[in-house]
Amino acid sequence: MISAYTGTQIRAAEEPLLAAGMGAVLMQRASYGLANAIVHELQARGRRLYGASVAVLAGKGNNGGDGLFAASFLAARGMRTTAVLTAGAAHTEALAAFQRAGGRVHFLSDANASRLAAEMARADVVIDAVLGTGAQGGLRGAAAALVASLADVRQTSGGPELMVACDIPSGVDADTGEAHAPVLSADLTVTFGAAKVGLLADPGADYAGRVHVVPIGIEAELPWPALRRLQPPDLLRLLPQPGRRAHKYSRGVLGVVAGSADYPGAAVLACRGALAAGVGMVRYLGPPEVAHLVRQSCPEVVCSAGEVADTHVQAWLVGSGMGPSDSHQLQRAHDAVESGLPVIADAGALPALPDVLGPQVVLTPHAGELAALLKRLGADYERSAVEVNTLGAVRHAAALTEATVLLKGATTLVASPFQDFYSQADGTPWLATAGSGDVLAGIIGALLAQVGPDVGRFRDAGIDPDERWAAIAAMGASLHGLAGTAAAGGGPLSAGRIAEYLPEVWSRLVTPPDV
Ligand SMILES: NC(=O)C1=CN([C@@H]2O[C@H](COP(=O)(O)OP(=O)(O)OC[C@H]3O[C@@H](n4cnc5c(N)ncnc54)[C@H](OP(=O)(O)O)[C@@H]3O)[C@@H](O)[C@H]2O)[C@@H](O)CC1
Ligand SMILES: Nc1ncnc2c1ncn2[C@@H]1O[C@H](COP(=O)(O)OP(=O)(O)O)[C@@H](O)[C@H]1O
Ligand SMILES: [K+]
Repeated sequence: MISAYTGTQIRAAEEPLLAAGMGAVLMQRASYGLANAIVHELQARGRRLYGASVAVLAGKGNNGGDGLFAASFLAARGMRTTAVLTAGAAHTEALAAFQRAGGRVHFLSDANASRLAAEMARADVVIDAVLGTGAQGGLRGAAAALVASLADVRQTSGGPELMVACDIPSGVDADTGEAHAPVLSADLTVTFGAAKVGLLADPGADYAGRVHVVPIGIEAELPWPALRRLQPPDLLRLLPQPGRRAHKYSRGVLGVVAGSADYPGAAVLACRGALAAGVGMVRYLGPPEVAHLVRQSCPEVVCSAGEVADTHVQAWLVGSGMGPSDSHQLQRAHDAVESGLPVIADAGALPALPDVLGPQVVLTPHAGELAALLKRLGADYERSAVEVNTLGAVRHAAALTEATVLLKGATTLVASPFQDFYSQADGTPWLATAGSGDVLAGIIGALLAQVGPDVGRFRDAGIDPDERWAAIAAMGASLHGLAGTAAAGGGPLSAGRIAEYLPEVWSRLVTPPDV
């Protein structure tokens, strides 16, 4: 599990160590870790350190101090070092160390911003150390001009080879992931003490590149994380494994209310996702022509034209491929939510359900659907407003609906109504293909049916049982991403193949590596 914290939480965790006079030690650990990560990265790229150049964009706070100390370590390895001081001043000891190690210093002004940007673009490595967790808002004045022009040069002519963010890309909000332009896109973010929330939520994650955490000794002081990310060992622990005496009913039955005359394929893909995710049985309820297609495509599914009240299941999937005129299907979706069982509600069900739900209802909107949902509940959002603050939007929706809300996208965010958050980014952009969300709904539905009732499984894994719905949604997003990545293999992907690859990905997760 990766745990991420807000800037405020990190600063509070540093506080006792600072009070004990360990500030300089923390900074040495951070900057040494940053320098080491750069050394490893260059070595992995087959680059010699000796004679390579590194330029630091250094602000006046401790973030700039980290960057300057790191550059002085790199100078000791033979790298040529330059610093651009963006605020006319710098961390005193770090600047002294940098200059002692032979570094050249430039003072940024409006007049020299574009010339310095061109010079920095010629460096092999640039360290972005203008703003860290102490930032308020984005870059301003000459620093903004330099960064904008460096970002431009990089896009048009390619340099520098390696862009490294110190702690967090300057301009990204550590607490929310909001990005205040201009922001340099890092290849690597080296972050100190623990991951910051803003690195694991879009759009901040777009700028962070790979995230490497350097422990600095504050770990024991860290509180409950603001956001978590499940990793393969967590999936191994949480995924269901049938007991020896299992039978199809004990393994969990999922009821599916999905598909319509216009979008019958959504029902098929949802059922395929559910079957691939190990459910004991899928029961499909819907119009005869859709049921016919489901039977043709997934003979394992038991289809009927019956009602929710007469259908014995452990969880429901509702909404994929349904429209506002599918009144009978929408009534079934309503009944499923009213049953109190866990429900994954997707697509067409989202505008049709009661305003206030419960944590066992998992809503799975994409950004456009989330904006529409928030608008319906009286909050003023457009799709673009969701996209610039994904975490804020998903948090808001979970608070208003009292449901678990999963926001789909490059990074999938899950918010529980109790303000527990997960972020999963196991997928590939090839997953942005029609029907991909229907398969995700099927996978989450299957997990709800199988592990939803198993309170102990979550308690044992350190997850509050009341919060398990969010963890289940995050498990589904992770499996979907891993299966999609495996299915794509670096190339194009059609949605059905996510389900085809899922059993193999699952078995790899639960098979110890030495077998
Ligand atoms: N604490 C520790 O022990 C450790 C901390 N560590 C490191 O410290 C970093 C946090 O350092 P920090 O608190 O000095 O703040 P930082 O992010 O460098 O910048 C704030 C400075 O910039 C200014 N400023 C603010 N907003 C601005 C804007 N929009 N545009 C322009 N300027 C702006 C603001 O000045 P002000 O405007 O308030 O006068 C202030 O001077 C953290 O990310 C990590 O790298 C590690 O070494 C581990 C040990
Ligand atoms: N750029 C991306 N990178 C990784 N995953 C993505 C990306 N874009 C979309 N996805 C994933 O693909 C799925 C798309 O779902 P959705 O938008 O509902 O598609 P559809 O309605 O066509 O089935 C979601 O799981 C989402 O997280
Ligand atoms: K930074």
